Amino acid sequence: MLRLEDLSVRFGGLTAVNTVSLSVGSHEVVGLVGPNGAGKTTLFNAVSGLVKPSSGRILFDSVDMLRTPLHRRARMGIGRTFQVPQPMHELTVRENLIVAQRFGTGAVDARKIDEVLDFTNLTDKAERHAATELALTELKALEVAKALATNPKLLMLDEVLAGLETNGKRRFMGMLKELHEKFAVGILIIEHDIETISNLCHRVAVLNFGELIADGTPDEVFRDPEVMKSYTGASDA
Ligand SMILES: Nc1ncnc2c1ncn2[C@@H]1O[C@H](COP(=O)(O)OP(=O)(O)OP(=O)(O)O)[C@@H](O)[C@H]1O
Repeated sequence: MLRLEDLSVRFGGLTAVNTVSLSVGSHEVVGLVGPNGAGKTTLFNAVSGLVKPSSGRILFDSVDMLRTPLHRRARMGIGRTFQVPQPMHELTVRENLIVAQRFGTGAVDARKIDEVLDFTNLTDKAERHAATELALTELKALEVAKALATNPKLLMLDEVLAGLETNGKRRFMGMLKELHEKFAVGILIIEHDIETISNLCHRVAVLNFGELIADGTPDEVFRDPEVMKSYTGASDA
């Protein structure tokens, strides 16, 4: 479904993503890990269209994404969340989903929105003001709900579990596993916690200073001494 070929992103003299080749299949959950500043969010931004790669290719369902504008990428099925939840100000939870869905699909499907609210346990909060009346877990659930409302084929999740306490993290992880089955989406998830990745992901890709240094099953990858060395600087590994 998603294929990156020799993808590089440079900011002036800094190569944030360096000739990365990586794929995510439609039925896969793939973890993207690596220390702070390794290039994970930049890679997400390149796929969703927020930054322009300096070289390489991004193919989604065999279509060249570099010739596809941002809103078309969403309509083709690329959904994402942001590291810092970004609810739209002044809008309720339901209105946030309506705006996200209209952007991502070009239409509003009220039944789908109800289904997503229910799935993410936000039905009771649907008419609440999203920016001021939600707890952190609910804000994170809203990020996932906004992406889900756009009928994604691929969901890119940027540290959605960060900051949650152990039980909240477990519940959220359960929701992600269920989501993968129920909505038949592939998932690419940025996460620092090795236990979480091992529990959730079929495969894990490791970035270090913009380079892909490992790609395999969690068992294989987390046994690799080079990977564990790169992790020493990671925030909550
Ligand atoms: N818009 C930008 N302009 C200049 N440099 C940038 C920009 N965005 C990211 N960078 C730099 O690119 C590198 C990769 O950053 P990125 O945010 O992708 O890393 P990350 O792996 O997501 O880190 P974290 O785990 O802290 O979120 C960093 O050195 C960062 O400072």
